[in-house]
Amino acid sequence: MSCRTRVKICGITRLQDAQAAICSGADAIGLVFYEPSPRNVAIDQAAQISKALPAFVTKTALFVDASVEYVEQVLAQVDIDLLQFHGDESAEYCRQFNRPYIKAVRMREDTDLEQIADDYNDTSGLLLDAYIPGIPGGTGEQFNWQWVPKDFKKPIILAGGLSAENVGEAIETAAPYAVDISGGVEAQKGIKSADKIQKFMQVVHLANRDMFTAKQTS
Ligand SMILES: O=C(O)c1ccccc1N[C@@H]1O[C@H](COP(=O)(O)O)[C@@H](O)[C@H]1O
Repeated sequence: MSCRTRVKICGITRLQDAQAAICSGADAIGLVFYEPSPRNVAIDQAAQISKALPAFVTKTALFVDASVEYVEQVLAQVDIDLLQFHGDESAEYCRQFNRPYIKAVRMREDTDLEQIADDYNDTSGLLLDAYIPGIPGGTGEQFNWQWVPKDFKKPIILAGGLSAENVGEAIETAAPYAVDISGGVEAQKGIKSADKIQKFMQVVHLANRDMFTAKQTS
């Protein structure tokens, strides 16, 4: 069954950026709890943003090889629906929080997604991002979308260097369950552009409409 492509806008640091994402139709927002990132958000700021958001928006917390204590501290203080692990976290680590989680995979040509899906068999999805040595994610780089398997056993969230200019082609090529974007909708690092978000969402909506039209006429 093919679904409408969901959208997560990641790297939210301000309430108005979350609201711009939601008003444009985003399904999820991402809060980055990773200090080296320019999108890192303080726990109290994240708590305020999260508390102010309406129903039916998935509030995602992103971590990179964080200590268990830090993840627990965030979960105790911020209203979070989904965890996103973007480092070398093991399946045992990811599942210990008893929350739905997605696992990021930095894609190379020989990445064995079947094995990864089996290892993280309780994940709510695999987020595929570009592999750039030494950088865990949010690089603005894309990988070869031809490497994304079709009708995979786990929902695929496509990420890495997406923008309004390329997301239509990304959806057509990879048919992911969802797309995840950060840098491509920023005015500057850590600050989103409402205009870029709206343009990005418009292209996703058009791609979905074209996909459904094509299915109806085939
Ligand atoms: O956004 C970050 O700074 C970040 C830092 C460390 C790990 C992941 C990060 N972001 C995630 O990276 C991908 C792709 O981002 P972009 O669109 O290429 O800028 C996305 O999933 C973000 O959630």
